[in-house]
Amino acid sequence: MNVQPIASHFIDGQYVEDTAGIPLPVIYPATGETIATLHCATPAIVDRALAAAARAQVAWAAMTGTERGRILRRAADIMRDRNHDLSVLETMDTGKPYQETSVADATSGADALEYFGGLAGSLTGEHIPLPGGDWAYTIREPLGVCVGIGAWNYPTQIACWKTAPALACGNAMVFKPSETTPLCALKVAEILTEAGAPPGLINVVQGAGEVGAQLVTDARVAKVSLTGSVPTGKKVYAAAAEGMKHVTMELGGKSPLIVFDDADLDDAVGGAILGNFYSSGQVCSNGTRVFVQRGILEAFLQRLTERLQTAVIGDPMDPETNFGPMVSEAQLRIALDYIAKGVDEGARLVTGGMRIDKPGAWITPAVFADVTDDMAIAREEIFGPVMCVLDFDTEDEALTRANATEFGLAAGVFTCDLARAHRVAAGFQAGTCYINSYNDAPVEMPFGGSKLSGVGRENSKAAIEHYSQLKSVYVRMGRVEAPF
Ligand SMILES: NC(=O)c1ccc[n+]([C@@H]2O[C@H](COP(=O)([O-])OP(=O)(O)OC[C@H]3O[C@@H](n4cnc5c(N)ncnc54)[C@H](O)[C@@H]3O)[C@@H](O)[C@H]2O)c1
Ligand SMILES: CCCCC=O
Repeated sequence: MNVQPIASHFIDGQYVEDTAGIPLPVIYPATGETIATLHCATPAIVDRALAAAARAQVAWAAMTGTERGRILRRAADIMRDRNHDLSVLETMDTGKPYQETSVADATSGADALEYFGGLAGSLTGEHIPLPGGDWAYTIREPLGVCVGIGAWNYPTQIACWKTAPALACGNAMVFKPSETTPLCALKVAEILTEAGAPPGLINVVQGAGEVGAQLVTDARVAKVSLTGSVPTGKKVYAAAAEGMKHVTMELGGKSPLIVFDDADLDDAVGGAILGNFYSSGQVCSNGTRVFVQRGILEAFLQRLTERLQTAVIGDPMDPETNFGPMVSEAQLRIALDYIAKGVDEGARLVTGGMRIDKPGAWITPAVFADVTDDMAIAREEIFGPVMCVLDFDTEDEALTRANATEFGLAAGVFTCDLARAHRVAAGFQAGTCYINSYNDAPVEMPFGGSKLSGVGRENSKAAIEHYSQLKSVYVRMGRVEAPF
């Protein structure tokens, strides 16, 4: 498959090139080969995209929600029809196995387009009765031009999770994908345009942090939604605050997964595998601190090790493969450094954690046991396939230690005691919690973090609040009584 796009950027309804921008090679993580070369946006390209968005937004906001929603739902249908090609592209961009991308990426993007397309026609303000026959009403208005900035782990999904609610509310979007995975968002823009989105409504510009920073500080931008790491989030939030812009921050985590001794062992092991090794461990909400109650610790480790031996590590395009390479050499290096640090700190490497000797960013899934709360591997986000298993005795102890982190993205609990499950979920300091499951992200459910892991929520009706604002109108029905 030729993945070289027609041009680097998508602006005003068409592909646009500016070879004056810094070259941006796209590396296939499974082989290390360069599969496409794009160019980062120059200031002129950024300006063109923002100008197109500002112009398109006015007419788009004047359409009815039902009309806007119809276009989003048409785009969802096109995405589903092209799922195979979009999944292959996602695999080329990220290295994630086709077995995953064919069910989790374009499909999740299509769900967002369909869901917010369905909501668009019902977005309204409210009527508020007041004393003396007076009343007020609110008008739900779009914010204007929104900027979306993506991480590299879910390039199609992230573009859709931000663009769908933004457009449903009557906003325009300028999206900057991660410089590591620049291909997929271009397809999202192309498909929305084919579905009827007017030129300028959705624009994609390429580049790294400098391009992102230029977008965030532009006076034409009303809202910034970032998916990325906490350090980047702090910079982007601060820059957006200068212009008092709305923000959504979907950031990193070091989420806990608590396994009690009454849990179904295979379900708990399955949850830990999903929460650590899906997408080769490169999922923001991963439950990388697995607290296992002491009574089942050895059984848990044994079953986990057995099941990891059945992982199919190989060509990501092979439908049998269920564990691919990491996204880049740089990300692999970070994971390997943490693994070395874990060994130095005294944790026990139970299995995996070895670089696979072939071209590309390959590593075997790693499990550490005897991990203590103070170790760097238990405190810092690794964003790779490295599971830390910690043991505990009591519920109170597990919850206290689970919450003893500056992050608060997700958390999970495995137990057959329903009362305990809900008690623990209520006690978690995290935005997205799981009971006897892990990492589900249906579009109907709010997704996002607390503490340093973020601000705002994606998906669900909650996202509407983050892409619209209310105007209040007070209506006096009688005479105005003034003091003089
Ligand atoms: N909470 C979520 O929903 C979620 C989802 C996926 C990934 N993540 C997080 O993303 C991180 C991994 O992704 P990454 O390595 O691409 O993150 P990153 O923070 O390095 O980059 C994220 C994006 O921000 C851009 N950027 C960098 N500096 C910027 C600046 N000063 N101004 C504007 N934009 C700037 C980058 O170019 C990139 O597009 C992990 O921490 C992971 O947990 C969070
Ligand atoms: C479970 C959805 C994850 C998105 C973040 O990486």
